Amino acid sequence: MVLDAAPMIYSMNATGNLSQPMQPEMSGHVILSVDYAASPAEAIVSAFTVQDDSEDGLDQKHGASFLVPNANAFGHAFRSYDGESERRSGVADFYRTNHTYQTYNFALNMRKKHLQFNKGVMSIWECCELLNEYVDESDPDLDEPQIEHLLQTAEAIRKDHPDEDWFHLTGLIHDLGKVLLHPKFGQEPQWAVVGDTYPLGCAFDENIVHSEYFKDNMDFYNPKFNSKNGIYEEGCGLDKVQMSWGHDEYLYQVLKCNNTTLPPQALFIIRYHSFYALHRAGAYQQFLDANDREMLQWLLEFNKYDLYSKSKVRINVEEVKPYYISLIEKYFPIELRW
Ligand SMILES: O[C@H]1[C@H](O)[C@@H](O)[C@H](O)[C@@H](O)[C@H]1O
Ligand SMILES: [Fe+2]
Ligand SMILES: [Fe+2]
Repeated sequence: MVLDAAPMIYSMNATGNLSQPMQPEMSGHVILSVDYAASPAEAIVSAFTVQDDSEDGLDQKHGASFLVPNANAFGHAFRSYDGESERRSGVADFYRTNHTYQTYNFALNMRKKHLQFNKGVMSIWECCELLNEYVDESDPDLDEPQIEHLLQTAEAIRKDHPDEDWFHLTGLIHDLGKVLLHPKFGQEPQWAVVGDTYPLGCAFDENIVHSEYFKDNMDFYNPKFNSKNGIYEEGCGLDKVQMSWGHDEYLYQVLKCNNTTLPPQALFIIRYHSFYALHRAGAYQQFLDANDREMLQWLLEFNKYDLYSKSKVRINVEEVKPYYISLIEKYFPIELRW
């Protein structure tokens, strides 16, 4: 692959839209590399034109072995929530319900209900297999069973960070909280499990995907909850902030309760990976403390793989299974309480 570097600067918002439209002559030959170090608020995106001589026609990011596709599995830009398509209108319906019912009190009740860890015991790998039957209705980029997404994320991280085994395992497990969809582990509706997350108890930021639907949320009209900082103080730390309920918080709490030896950055990634308004658009930064800011760098790195590995390219499960089983044994007890 020949890299013909012609960097252009774009800024990207939480929905992944670029500040300038892509030029037609760039289409099919564009890779996005996001320099998050600048500031999460204005992630700088450099677009490079490349000559793609790969056999599968995927554009390639120079210098790294993870291939960044230029379109999602439906041939659209990643995280594009506007516009007509059957998939997008399903996603919009999902967020209408999610934004209407995720209130501060709802999240408190879900914590009480699901953080008792008395639903059953199972291993990490069993949980991966359970997710085989679920397709995430909030996701405009992927309609494959979740186990595919877990392996795609983990393998993409492994290519670029071969020595950080905890990071590979984080990729594999980050969405396991979606097991709340399963009849044995909660059977919650999709709007209470998947999709982007956001703080409750303070104003909803306009960078949240489909923020127009918050007008039907009771908290939107509650003066205690609808000012910029609401019930929180600046610099209070994310741990104090009540997030909308979903798979991130559930899995984070499961892992803590089961004494995983994964490092703190892995737990932070898991807990906030759906908080796109923060890590994509830089909203709610006033709540971060010094530790959150440090951890955020890891989350930004993780997001590249979580988002851009979504594709129709299948991973051979049996081939990679022994490697991941060895990591699971290293960082987890044989069975976990859920
Ligand atoms: O649709 C996706 C999906 O539900 C992911 O698991 C979640 O982490 C993302 O934030 C969301 O946009
Ligand atoms: Fe997720
Ligand atoms: Fe994911």
